[in-house]
Amino acid sequence: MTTPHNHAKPGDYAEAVLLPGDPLRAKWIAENFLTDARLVNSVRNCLGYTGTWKGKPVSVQATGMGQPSLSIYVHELINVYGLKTLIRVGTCGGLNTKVKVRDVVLAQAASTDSAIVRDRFGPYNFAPIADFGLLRSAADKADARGLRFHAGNMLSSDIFYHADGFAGYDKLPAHGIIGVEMEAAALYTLAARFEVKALTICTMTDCLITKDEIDAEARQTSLRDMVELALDVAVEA
Ligand SMILES: O=P(O)(O)O[C@H]1O[C@H](CO)[C@@H](O)[C@H]1O
Ligand SMILES: O=c1cc[nH]c(=O)[nH]1
Repeated sequence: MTTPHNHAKPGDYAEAVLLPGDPLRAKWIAENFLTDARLVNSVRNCLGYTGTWKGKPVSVQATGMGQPSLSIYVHELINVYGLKTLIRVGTCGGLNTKVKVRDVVLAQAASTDSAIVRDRFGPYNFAPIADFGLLRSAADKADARGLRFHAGNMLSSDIFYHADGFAGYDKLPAHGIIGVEMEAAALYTLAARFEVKALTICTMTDCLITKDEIDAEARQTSLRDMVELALDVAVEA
């Protein structure tokens, strides 16, 4: 049993998986956090690994950038490989000055400009939300670790570069949106559809308001807190 995007065999994945966009982040997580990590997927270099964290099995699978790419990997992880807990570990831009670079953002909900979500629901505006148990666990653990974190409404945008600006963007922070990334809404919508648990945890790397940003070197170390938090949540789910 393989798919066009994944050559892992049945049982190669643990029930819980971390989902970074970046394949090299998947490799970094496997090599620096997991014990006995083995490569289970390398199709298109979208790397996937399984190992253990604190003695419990866990996987990490890259999703690529954007909701179409994530949707392929997540659909297959759920429906072909039987995964039950999916935690995205991403980077996000900041849309609220209270959220500082390096802060952890828990996407309690994910608003979106994407037709991927909108077109499923006809006249309805579906609200993609995180699994409450995962969200509560992440918030409790972030607190216990003394992390600076925020839980709130994320924007999952299909567009990274708004070359000509776009109307309405200013309304998003005014309605409590705290960050922007590109995948959480599709992840939450698929999790709802297939009755599995999902959460998105991001590290804020560049503030769109103040223009503060993490330099390339600090980026990796700043992601460490988020990864350890996500692994703790994943193996207890
Ligand atoms: O760092 P990752 O997980 O890739 O997440 C963010 O970074 C990419 C854009 O640079 C998008 O995938 C966005 O969601
Ligand atoms: O999607 C993203 C990710 C990081 N920073 C952004 O500004 N956007």
